[in-house]
Amino acid sequence: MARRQIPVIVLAGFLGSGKTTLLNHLLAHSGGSRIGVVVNDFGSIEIDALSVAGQVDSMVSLGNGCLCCAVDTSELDGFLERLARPAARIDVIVIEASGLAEPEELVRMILASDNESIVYGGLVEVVDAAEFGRTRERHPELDRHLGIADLVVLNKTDRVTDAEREDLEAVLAGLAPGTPVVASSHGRVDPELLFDRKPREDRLEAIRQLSFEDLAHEERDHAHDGQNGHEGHLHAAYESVEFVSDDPLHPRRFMEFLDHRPEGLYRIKGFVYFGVPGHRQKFALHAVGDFLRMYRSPWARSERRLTQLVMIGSGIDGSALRAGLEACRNEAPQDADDHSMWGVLRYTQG
Ligand SMILES: Nc1nc2c(ncn2[C@@H]2O[C@H](COP(=O)(O)OP(=O)(O)OP(=O)(O)O)[C@@H](O)[C@H]2O)c(=O)[nH]1
Repeated sequence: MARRQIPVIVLAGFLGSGKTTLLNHLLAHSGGSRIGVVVNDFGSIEIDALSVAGQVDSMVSLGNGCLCCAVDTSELDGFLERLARPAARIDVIVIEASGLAEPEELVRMILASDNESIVYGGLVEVVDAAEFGRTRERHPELDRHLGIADLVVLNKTDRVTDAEREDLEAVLAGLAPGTPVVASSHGRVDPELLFDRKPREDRLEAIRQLSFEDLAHEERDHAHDGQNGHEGHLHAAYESVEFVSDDPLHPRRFMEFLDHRPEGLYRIKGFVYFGVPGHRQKFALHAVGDFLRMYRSPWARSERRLTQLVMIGSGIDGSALRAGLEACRNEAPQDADDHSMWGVLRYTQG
């Protein structure tokens, strides 16, 4: 009897649109389906991988790699093979692309895979309702991503009015004609929408036809201009800066740093340790554009108390950012009083 093929779904969307949140929702509401996950962080600190670990049946993390720019498909194939082995008993595989990946390339790689245990299961494009206009202005290529999506999740609808949401839905209907658009907040979509959906054959065919010819073209182009092949990709214009500290951060100095973050610094994620008495928990931090939130949770018993941040932006000065954070180190957190945490707590949930 032929083995059932495992659908592989690509979860894409610009930086901070809510992919990890949606993935965690799927993992928590999978209704018994076993989900294998491939996470592709932009930056070598695996914040996304850490955020989904613990909930997932089987996961591979690509860490600091640009999945969409892999020269051949063998690397991804290796990961898919691991997840698709019968012993893992996985029902569906979700690839969470980094917020700067080119989804078309990923789809192409899955379609080109020799692995007979898997089948391409569609592209889900997550859109940040609150940032959509700004993101699209800076990155017109998002229109193209929407055009090849099988399902569009209009996320963060809690951050827009009903009228704004309706306008966005009309814009999306124009950019992705015939593609279902599901409005959500905090990625709460019905998992059935993803797992049982069949990708649209016509679009699939178009991507499939592109593949070999296009790849050959790309190779020629790269050879011609001597570049590494990332130009034209969304992430070519972005860089990521990482910061790790075993010393606690001074809450007031850190909030000042955040208040003065440069405009090009579009995304910050990670977690912070302040070590101030009464506030020694882990503060997960997310900033997208002007928006900033922290979420407080206990550390796992064996978890090292530290701060790990990834900052992603264009035209940012990495060494200035790092210096700014270095200046936030606080060797005497036990001396900091409750007041010093006020600025942090204003942005904290939980
Ligand atoms: N208000 C609001 N916040 C949301 C919603 N969905 C996600 N967020 C928050 O938005 C931030 C970014 O969410 P993530 O799920 O990490 O986004 P992502 O697309 O995985 O981000 P990258 O990996 O950087 O591309 C987090 O603080 C989330 O809690 C939503 O529907 N409404």
